[in-house]
Amino acid sequence: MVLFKGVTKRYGDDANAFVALDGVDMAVGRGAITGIIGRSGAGKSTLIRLVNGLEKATAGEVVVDGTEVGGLTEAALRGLRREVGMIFQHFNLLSSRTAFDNIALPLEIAGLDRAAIKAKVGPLLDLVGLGDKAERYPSELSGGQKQRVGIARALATSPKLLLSDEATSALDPETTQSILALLKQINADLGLTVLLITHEMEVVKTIASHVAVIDRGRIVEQGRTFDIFTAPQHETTRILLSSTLGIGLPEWLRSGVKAEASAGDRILVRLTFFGATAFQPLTARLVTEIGGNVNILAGAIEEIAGEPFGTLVVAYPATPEVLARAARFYAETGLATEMLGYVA
Ligand SMILES: Nc1ncnc2c1ncn2[C@@H]1O[C@H](COP(=O)(O)OP(=O)(O)OP(=O)(O)O)[C@@H](O)[C@H]1O
Repeated sequence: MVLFKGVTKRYGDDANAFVALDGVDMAVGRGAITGIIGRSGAGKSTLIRLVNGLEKATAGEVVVDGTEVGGLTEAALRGLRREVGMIFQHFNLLSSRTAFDNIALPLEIAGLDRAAIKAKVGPLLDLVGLGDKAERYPSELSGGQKQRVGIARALATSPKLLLSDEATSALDPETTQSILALLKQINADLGLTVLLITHEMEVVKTIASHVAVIDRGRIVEQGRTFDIFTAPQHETTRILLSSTLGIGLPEWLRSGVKAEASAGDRILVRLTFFGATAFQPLTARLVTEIGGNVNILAGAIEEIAGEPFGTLVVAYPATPEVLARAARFYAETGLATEMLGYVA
């Protein structure tokens, strides 16, 4: 649906140019929900704004549904923007217009008459759960309701692609979940492709089937969300994910981890459960097969892009006998393990 081919974006003139994007190659699949994550200033907004022509690439191509955006005239860009809806962190509603009239705005600009607009806006209000709020002004709506108006407005011209720029970042966790559920429903029911940027890993974990990680203007990792979140390869991805998944160790534990064992120390191991191992009762077997001296020190079971994923951090005596029993158990069960160090 969207292709970035060798996209570079420089801001400023040649002498003091700032490279915001540096040779980005990326594909956004049709019908998928794709998340772009990265630190502040990594280039997320720049990347998304290239898709609807709010920014122009300095080099390379951005192709949306077969059309290269950089080569479009202003008139053609207006046409493209009917095909590409956008929602924003601060909703960007017009305060002087009711919910109905905010949603109607793109249709007025497209030249539809009042009857056609009414026929379109009513069902959109129902779709986003605001059938009874048509005549309310933005100041009379909650943050979540404002974003629902924003979503309905973005859908008014029946776009094929929805861009989301930190759409839930100003919302509380519960409202965030309801907006994400709505986006998921729209994606499934309307077959709408969604490209979202966020600094909230939870958002990607909850709704994005695919994810790209951007670091200083370069895509350092991209693929299925489950694969990237369960086995991050790049340091930036690990840092971004460390507070979201059971990947990071709790501070009380981290401060006591040693690289070398002293006499009597226990080995610290992280076990990861997913795929076939996610559904097997392996914890009880772990204790019986390794021996009674296994301590469970940290752990979490999560859902990533709809699939279960669990981590368990355990410690047991680092004696040759116990280590051999553990190695046999891991080989038999196919459990993914990572040696983290030693603890007293
Ligand atoms: N119009 C501009 N002129 C000059 N530099 C810019 C401009 N827009 C963005 N930049 C710079 O480009 C870099 C990438 O900015 P961008 O807004 O794309 O990052 P971001 O990942 O979306 O950040 P954040 O999460 O903080 O919004 C930043 O260092 C920013 O200062």
